[in-house]
Parts: sequence; structure tokens; C-alpha cells
Amino acid sequence: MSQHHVLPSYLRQDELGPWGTYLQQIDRVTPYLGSLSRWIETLKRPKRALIVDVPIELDNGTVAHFEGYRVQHNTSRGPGKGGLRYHQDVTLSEVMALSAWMSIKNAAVNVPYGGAKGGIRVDPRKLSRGELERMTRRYTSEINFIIGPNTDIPAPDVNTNEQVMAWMMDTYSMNQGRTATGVVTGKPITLGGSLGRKEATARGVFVVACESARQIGLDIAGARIAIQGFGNVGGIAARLFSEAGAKVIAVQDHTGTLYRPAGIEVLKLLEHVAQTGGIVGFTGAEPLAADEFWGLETDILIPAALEGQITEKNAPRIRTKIVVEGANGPTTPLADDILNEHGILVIPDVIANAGGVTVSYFEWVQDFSSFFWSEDEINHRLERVMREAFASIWQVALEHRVSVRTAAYIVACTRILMAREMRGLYP
Ligand SMILES: NC(=O)C1=CN([C@@H]2O[C@H](COP(=O)(O)OP(=O)(O)OC[C@H]3O[C@@H](n4cnc5c(N)ncnc54)[C@H](O)[C@@H]3O)[C@@H](O)[C@H]2O)C=CC1
Ligand SMILES: O=C(O)CCC(=O)C(=O)O
Repeated sequence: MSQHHVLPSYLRQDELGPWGTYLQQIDRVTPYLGSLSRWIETLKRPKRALIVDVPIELDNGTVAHFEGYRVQHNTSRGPGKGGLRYHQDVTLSEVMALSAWMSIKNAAVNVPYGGAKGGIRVDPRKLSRGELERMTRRYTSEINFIIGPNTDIPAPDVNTNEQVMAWMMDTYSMNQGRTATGVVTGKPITLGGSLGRKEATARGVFVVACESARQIGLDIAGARIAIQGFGNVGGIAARLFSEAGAKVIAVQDHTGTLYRPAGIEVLKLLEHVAQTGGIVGFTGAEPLAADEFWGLETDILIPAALEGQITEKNAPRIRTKIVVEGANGPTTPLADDILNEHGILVIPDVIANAGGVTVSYFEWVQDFSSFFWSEDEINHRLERVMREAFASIWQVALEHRVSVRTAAYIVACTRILMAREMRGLYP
């Protein structure tokens, strides 16, 4: 990383993690921003970062404290928007990076939001349903004063789902004294959720994978796909690819790795995961050592789990044609360079997984107007947004002879910094 980054005083150099990846991505786009680059520092620090203590009474009567975060990276183009993650390894610098990637993503697909993200450092698998509800409600109360339908709108991310969103919406509404459905998206349909939101991220991944495959003359029917992460994004993407005639030959999650060259029966695997919580123990494919996953020969590789999975260590072994980033931040900058040198096309997170927030935007619009659209209408609009965003970013990549990631950042940072410049700094 270049030496000139002025880090916020609450981050140590050795704690950078994904935030360091993000800063390098910003360094790479800066030379393409012309006079707007005088505002670049705006993107290198979050606008607002809140750390909260979340105490709850456990079922056994003891008290546990969890650390929670909500970071609003940028609100130049609209309210903060982004998911909420429950994971034992969540840190402030990770949530900062995730919030920054939301700013870039929302601008890349041109939805009228800034970027935000939240997290709680907890292994939710160790909590009962009651404990999970109490933790969610307490966290929501603690961040209550910085979220709202017009200020910052959370949504599901790793280990959170529509039930968690329902508890958040209810807690926020209790504090407001009125029902405020628009405070979160990814809600249950019966509480103002949108048809198609659950599948939206995976559908967006599928659409951009098809668009990029078309660019390199790859047929999706019969294509070999490997997917890391078999949750909301990876599991549903696997289903969409197999419905389109592709072969999902390898899958990895936190419980194990599976391989079947003839193609895994995705519906059966989804059923197994719904019953057992992970892919381990599925008998319709061979178990594989975790590290072997990265060396498999495939046509499309989809990281759809956590950050920092493709590094300079495993990137040299990757044998695929396209990497489509379902996860946020799965590829480090060094790995990005290696994949590029090997002629592997990388479709970055900020466009590849933007389908989720796009339908979150549709949900928010539907909540405000109390008028709900059909699933066909939603999927149709989603596909149009994804295709148009992909086409314009692809064009910028060709014009500037840069990676698709840098092209997406050129488009997004120009939109954000233009808004910043037009708004000015005063009073
Ligand atoms: N849910 C959404 O709408 C969106 C999610 N994303 C990103 O997609 C990624 C996955 O999110 P979701 O599918 O929503 O989460 P999820 O909680 O539904 O699924 C996460 C999956 O990752 C797997 N996983 C966790 N640790 C792993 C490890 N060390 N090795 C291999 N697999 C591991 C889990 O087993 C699970 O299958 C995250 O990076 C998230 O930020 C991005 C855009 C929107
Ligand atoms: O739907 C949303 O608001 C955000 C989803 C999310 O967290 C993401 O795109 O990474």
C-alpha cells in the first residue's frame, strides 16, 4: 500500500485487513478521476462509525456482552445502505471496508444510496433463538439514533436473514411509536418485504456471469462452476446455474468441500443443507481437502463466502476463465494482479453482487409507496439494471484498458465525488 494514507487514529496499521484492500483499490482508481481526485480523501475514511456494547441475558441466567458496529461510509448520494453481519471474526476495520464497498456498489449500479454496513462480533450458532432475538433487539436499540428509512437502512448479510430484519423493524418501530417498514430491507413478505429479494443477489451474480461469459464466448449450458459459500448467495446461485444447464462441479462451505465432475444435484444438496446446516455429510459427491478446491479446473469460479479468500498463495493455482465475486472483498489486490496476468477475467463484487441491494432499493420504494410489484416485474427490472450497469462498466474498461474492477470504481467514484463536489462543503 502507498505510504501516504492517513489512517483514522482508531485503526492500527496491523489491523487494516479488508480496509487495506479497499484503500489499495482506491489508490488504483485515483489516476482516472481527473480533477475530482482532489476529493479522494473523502472515500478513505468513513463518515461515521459507531461501536456499541450489546449486553443480553443468556438462557442460563448469566449476562453476555457482544461488540456491535454500524459504519456509514458515505452519504453524498443518499442515505446509508448495507447489510448486517453476525460472525465471530467481525471487526471494526472489516465493517468499515464492507461499508465502503457498499458506497462503491450503490454508485456503480446507480441506486440512490450511500454506503453503510453493520456487524456484531458473535457466533450466532452458539445462541438460542431467544438469545438471538434479544441480541438483535438490543443492538437495534443501541444504533436506533443513526438508522431510519431516510438515514440508514440495514439488510441481511452473512448469518442474518428475514427473521432478524423483522426483529429490527419491530424494535425500531417500538422506539418510534409507529410502524416503520422502510427502516430495513430483506424483510418477510408479510411485513412489507419484496418478492424476489431473497434470490436477488444470486440472480444478479447469474446475470453478470452470463453477460461476461458472452463477452469471452463461453456457453453457460455445460459450463463447469465451482462455488465457495452455499448460503443465501452461493446456494441460490448454484440453483440458477444448474437450472440454466451449467454443471456445479464443486462446492465449499464452513463445514467441508464437495466435488463431482459430472455435476452435483443442487436441489438435493440444498435440501441437505436446510436439514443439517452445512454441506458436510452429503453423499451425492466426493469430499475434498479444502485447499484442493482452488486448484480445480473450471469455467467459472464464484467465491460467495467471506473476504480475503483468493490471495497471492492460492491465486497462482486457480484454473478458471472467469471469477465472479458473489462475496464482498474475496480477492486481495496481489491476487487480482496474478489472476489478471493469467488472463482470468475477474468480475468484481461491486457489480457482481449488486443484485441484492438493487432489489432492496425496490423494496424500499415499494414500502414508501405502499404499492407492491409482481415478482416478474422485479426480476425484469433487476436484470435490466444489472445488464445496463455491466455494459457501461465493460465499456469503460475497454476505453481505459483497465480491469473491470478499476472500471467499476471509475464509474462509481466519479458519481460519488461529483455529488460531493456539487453539494460543496459549507456551511
Ligand atoms: N445476502 C446478500 O444479499 C448479499 C451478500 N453478499 C455477500 O455474499 C457473501 C455470502 O453472504 P450470504 O450468502 O448472505 O451469507 P450466508 O450466511 O447465507 O452464507 C454464508 C456461506 O459462507 C460459508 N462460509 C463461511 N465461512 C466459510 C469459510 N471459512 N470457508 C468456506 N465457506 C464459508 C457458510 O458456510 C455459508 O454457506 C458475503 O460476502 C456477503 O457479504 C453480497 C451482497 C448481498
Ligand atoms: O440489500 C442491501 O441493502 C445490502 C446487501 C449487502 O449487504 C451487500 O450488498 O453487501
